[in-house]
Amino acid sequence: MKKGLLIVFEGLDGSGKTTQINLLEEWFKRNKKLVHSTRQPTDFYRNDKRVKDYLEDGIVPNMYSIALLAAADRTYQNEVEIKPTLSKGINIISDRYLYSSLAFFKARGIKYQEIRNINKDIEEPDIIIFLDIDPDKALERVRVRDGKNLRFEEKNDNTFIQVRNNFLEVLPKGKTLIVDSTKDVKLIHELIIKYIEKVEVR
Ligand SMILES: Nc1ncnc2c1ncn2[C@@H]1O[C@H](COP(=O)(O)OP(=O)(O)OP(=O)(O)O)[C@@H](O)[C@H]1O
Ligand SMILES: Cc1cn([C@H]2C[C@H](O)[C@@H](COP(=O)(O)O)O2)c(=O)[nH]c1=O
Repeated sequence: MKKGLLIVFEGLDGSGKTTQINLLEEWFKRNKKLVHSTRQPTDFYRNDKRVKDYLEDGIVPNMYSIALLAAADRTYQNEVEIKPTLSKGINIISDRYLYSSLAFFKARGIKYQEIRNINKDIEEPDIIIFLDIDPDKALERVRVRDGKNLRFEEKNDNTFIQVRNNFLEVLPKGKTLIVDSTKDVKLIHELIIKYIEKVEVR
């Protein structure tokens, strides 16, 4: 049986991933193609007190241990959800993947190769969509959406500048579509569909 495609959305907080994933999921369903949406990190990582202490308040005794938790979360999710789903011929859309870890943890002081090493057992994505946005604009959207309820790093403009630069450095050029995410929502969706259709018929 033909494996499903692993399509990964990456971008800064507020770049429009959820908006585009919802449209893409509807497109798959309208076209009678099997699709499963998921996200990283999973709730295992998000609800861990050590992770919350950092994401919410910036408290972190050892950053490498947080990177390990993110890698454990991704590796486990790969074994129980991602790999078996792809093997059944079901396409997966993932809200964030390895590249978020690479971009965020590099900005938090962990070496690129270390993050790669601890994530070595995961499935390679077929398609990566990077929703590119100026960090100031992304933060503006997050502020409008979440009000005062911001994460620690969302309060620090410099982090997002570094994270965006890291994304542009680590994303594999051959399989990444970089889209200007300040464009109209529908237009971005059309660009994504065109790209996916090109890969599918290859
Ligand atoms: N192309 C666009 N133009 C203008 N506003 C947009 C666009 N896409 C999304 N938005 C708006 O920006 C905000 C953030 O979008 P969304 O929640 O989809 O981003 P996200 O990348 O999933 O964010 P996060 O990573 O923080 O969950 C929302 O209020 C959404 O309506
Ligand atoms: C995959 C991944 C993500 N993060 C960061 C990136 C974001 O700030 C949050 C996730 O929030 P969202 O709801 O998806 O916007 O976590 C991270 O620190 N490590 C990772 O591996």
